[in-house]
Amino acid sequence: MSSRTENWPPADAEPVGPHPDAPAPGTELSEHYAECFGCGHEVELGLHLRSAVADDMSVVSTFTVRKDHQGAPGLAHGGLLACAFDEALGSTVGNLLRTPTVTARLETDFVRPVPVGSTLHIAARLDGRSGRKTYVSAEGRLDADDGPVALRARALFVTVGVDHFTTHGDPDAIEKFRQTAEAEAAAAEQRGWDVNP
Ligand SMILES: CCCCCCCCCCCCCC(=O)SCCNC(=O)CCNC(=O)[C@H](O)C(C)(C)COP(=O)(O)OP(=O)(O)OC[C@H]1O[C@@H](n2cnc3c(N)ncnc32)[C@H](O)[C@@H]1OP(=O)(O)O
Repeated sequence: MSSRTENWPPADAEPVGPHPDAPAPGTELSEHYAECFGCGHEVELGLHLRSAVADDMSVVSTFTVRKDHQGAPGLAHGGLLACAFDEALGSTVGNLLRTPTVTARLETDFVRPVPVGSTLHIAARLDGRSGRKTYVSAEGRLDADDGPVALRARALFVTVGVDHFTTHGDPDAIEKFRQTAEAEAAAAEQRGWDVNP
């Protein structure tokens, strides 16, 4: 995975499709945690990514670059753009496979600058799976689903147990997460699908 010319996904990966209970095409995905820097509405300076499942079962996320996200004057910070892709890719794996996973490796190609005020349209898709390892990739386009490509990313997510979060995370934050997830699951049941893995 050290070079873009390498085979992707790796030879041992098998094709993977969405879980039978994955949200249907057209579904707008909820934030997975209110305090998440990538998607949480309580994080004022966060990215506030919004995601939806597309007809081809890719997940399309949008993120508008604000002044708080600058690196060079007037341009988005590269690390922050990588963060947006981490969120978009993680949301794709979690929602489509309905399993708790964490990023093990994230590779990002910066193709063109992303100005403040522009909206990135990130389309992510599952590429393959091998045991606990899921391979996923995404393309980010400027200001439209068919706009010029600004970034590409590929990532490996590893499925973990809930103990990953209870062992390493903050118990109070996990409890808040659990309550949010329960409320969302109840709401989702009424809508006919679920959100958090
Ligand atoms: C309460 C529930 C909450 C749910 C919340 C959902 C939120 C969603 C949030 C979305 C927000 C965005 C998401 C975020 O921001 S997630 C936050 C950022 N990520 C992390 O903090 C993860 C930190 N890393 C770890 O915890 C461990 O290293 C993990 C769990 C990843 C693996 O440690 P573990 O001991 O478990 O397993 P293993 O070491 O046997 O590895 C397993 C396999 O993987 C292969 N491998 C591993 N690393 C790499 C690598 N770098 N390149 C290539 N391969 C790698 C490895 O060779 C092996 O392969 P194989 O030998 O089997 O073939």
